[in-house]
Amino acid sequence: MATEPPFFEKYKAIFQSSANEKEESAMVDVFEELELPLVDIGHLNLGPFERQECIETMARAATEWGFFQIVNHGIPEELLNRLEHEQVKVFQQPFDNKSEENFLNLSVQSYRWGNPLATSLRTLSWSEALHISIKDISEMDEYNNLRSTIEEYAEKVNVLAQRLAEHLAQNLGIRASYFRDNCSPSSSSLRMNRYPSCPYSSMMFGIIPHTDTDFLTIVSQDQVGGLQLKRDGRWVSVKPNPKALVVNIGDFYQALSNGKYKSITHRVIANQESERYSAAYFYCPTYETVIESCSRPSLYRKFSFKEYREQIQKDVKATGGKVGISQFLL
Ligand SMILES: O=C(O)CCC(=O)C(=O)O
Ligand SMILES: [Fe+2]
Repeated sequence: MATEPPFFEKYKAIFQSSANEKEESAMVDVFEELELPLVDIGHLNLGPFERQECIETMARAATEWGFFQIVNHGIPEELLNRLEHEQVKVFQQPFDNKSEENFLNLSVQSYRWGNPLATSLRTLSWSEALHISIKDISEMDEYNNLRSTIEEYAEKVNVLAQRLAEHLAQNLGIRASYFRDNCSPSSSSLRMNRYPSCPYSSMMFGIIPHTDTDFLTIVSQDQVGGLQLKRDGRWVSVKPNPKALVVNIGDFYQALSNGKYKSITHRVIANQESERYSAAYFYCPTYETVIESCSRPSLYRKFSFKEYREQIQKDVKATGGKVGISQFLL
């Protein structure tokens, strides 16, 4: 039984119409490979001087890059390997199983692939994903050891995300309990991504360019590479570091920090030879949480997570993509 999503069958019209369009083949343009700022967050546990320096390094990276990598993050390598191992196994299931409505007893549309609204190669993602709300994990079927591993990981990565969010808030005048008050482990989600190798890699994205909607995202990735971020108008590849997790600022932290921290557009490019796996943890507030800039004059108007989500859904329907935080500028 086929395990791969039927990209060609479903998007036949797009592939046919783009076959003659030279413009499309230049889609994945030139990029350079740069090392992201690398932060040893083990320093948070040293003396006050090292701790302060570490916090400032992260705040600078969040301001200048919107992205950084962390080492000595406290999540055991063994757990990250186990998570990837379970992830590989679940995606090896037949496509028909994965696309069943109640796959693993998760909510509808937890398994996603391609982009149902794609109208061109530019808007099509050559990937499949399991998008799991943390609140649904307890009801999830155990498949090999997937559920229990996700449970273990979600608990640890949530503590890490909260710590990072709090440290980044330190110089912004945001009260210390802000994230504890507005985020709960069940308001966040985990997205397990698989990027199959792609015969048309130069024409395809693994994930189309986007910003993340949350406060911050923590990404664990394998060694294949392909994640790129936009920096000063140019695409930069994130060189995988086996010891590091990637952290990026999402739209909510950009609004909360009144534009100081940047929610940066990123994408994944497809790879002709290798498949790639990543797991992204989206640190989110509860639906009712109202996000308001931390300083005056506010660049953004107040909005709730619920309102933001509804706006994304409208934008995706109307334009095929997310418009993002710029719509909330005053
Ligand atoms: O696969 C990656 O490295 C990044 C994934 C990502 O950007 C996302 O899931 O939002
Ligand atoms: Fe993302």
